[in-house]
Amino acid sequence: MYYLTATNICYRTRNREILSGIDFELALGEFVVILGPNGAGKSTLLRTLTGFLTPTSGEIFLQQKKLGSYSIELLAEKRAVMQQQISLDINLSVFDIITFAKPQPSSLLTQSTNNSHYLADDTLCQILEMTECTSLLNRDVAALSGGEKQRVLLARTLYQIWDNSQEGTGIFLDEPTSALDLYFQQHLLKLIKQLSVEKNIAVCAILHDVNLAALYADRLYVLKEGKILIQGSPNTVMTHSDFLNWYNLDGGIHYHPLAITTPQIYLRP
Ligand SMILES: Nc1ncnc2c1ncn2[C@@H]1O[C@H](COP(=O)(O)OP(=O)(O)OP(=O)(O)O)[C@@H](O)[C@H]1O
Repeated sequence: MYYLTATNICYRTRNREILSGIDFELALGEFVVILGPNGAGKSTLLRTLTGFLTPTSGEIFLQQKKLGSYSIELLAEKRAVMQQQISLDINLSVFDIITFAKPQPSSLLTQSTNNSHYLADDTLCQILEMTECTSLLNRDVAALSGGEKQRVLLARTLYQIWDNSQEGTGIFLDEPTSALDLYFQQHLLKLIKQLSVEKNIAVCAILHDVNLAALYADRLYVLKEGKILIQGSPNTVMTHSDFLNWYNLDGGIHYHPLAITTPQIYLRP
C-alpha cells in the first residue's frame, strides 16, 4: 500500500497547462527522485503533491485519505517540505527556524545575562548532529552561508516529522543539495537514504544531479514539459535510448566503478 498516490494530475495557471496527466506513487521507506530539465514542472508537481497547490484535476491520496481533506495541523504531522525558494533573510536564530513547525516547551529557552541560549531536546540534538548543524544552533540564520542555510532547512524538515514516523511520514525536498559542497551532497543524500530505510520514511526529492540520483534513489521519475516521460529504477530510466536527448546532452552513459549496476552520465568535453 502506498503512502501517497496521485492519479491523472493536471495543473493549469494563467491559461497554461504546467502539469498534464501525472500519475505518481510513493511508498514508505522509499527514496524517489524527480528529474527533468529546467521548467519541466518539478517544483509545481512537488507543491501539488504536498498540498501547497490544488490540482486543476486529478486526485491525490495521502495514506488512503484525500490530500485536500487534511487539516493544516494533521498535514504538518504527516509530511514535511523543504522548499527551494524560502528566504532566510530574517532576524531569527537557527533554533527558531528548526523548531518553528513544532511547538516548544518554554523550558527549552533559558535566559543568560545578555543573550538567549537555547537548549536542544534529544531529538533535536540527534538531528543537529546528523546534519552537522550543532555549532550553528545559536547563530542568526540570516548570517549563515548558503550551504549552512540549506543544512538548517533539512534539519527543520526532519525535526518536524521525526517523532511521528511510526504512523507513516514523508519528506519532500526541492533541490536539497543545490548549495552544498561535494562532501555535504554525499553526506546528506546518504543520510536521507539511510533514514528512509531505517525510519521507514517516504522521501521524494527533486535533484538536478542525475548521477547522485542514480547512486541513492530507489526510483526515478523524469518530467518534461509537464508530463512524466518514464519512471522506474535508475537502471531502467537512465539507460533509456532517449535519456540524453530529454536533457539535450552531448555525452554518454557508463557504469559506476564501485556500484557496477548504477548508470552514470558523462559529458563529452
Ligand atoms: N504561478 C505561475 N504562473 C505562471 N507560470 C508558472 C507559475 N509557476 C510556474 N510556472 C511555469 O511553469 C513551468 C514549470 O515551473 P517549475 O518551477 O515547476 O519547473 P521546474 O521543473 O521546477 O524548474 P527548475 O528546474 O528550473 O527549478 C515554468 O515554465 C514556469 O515558468
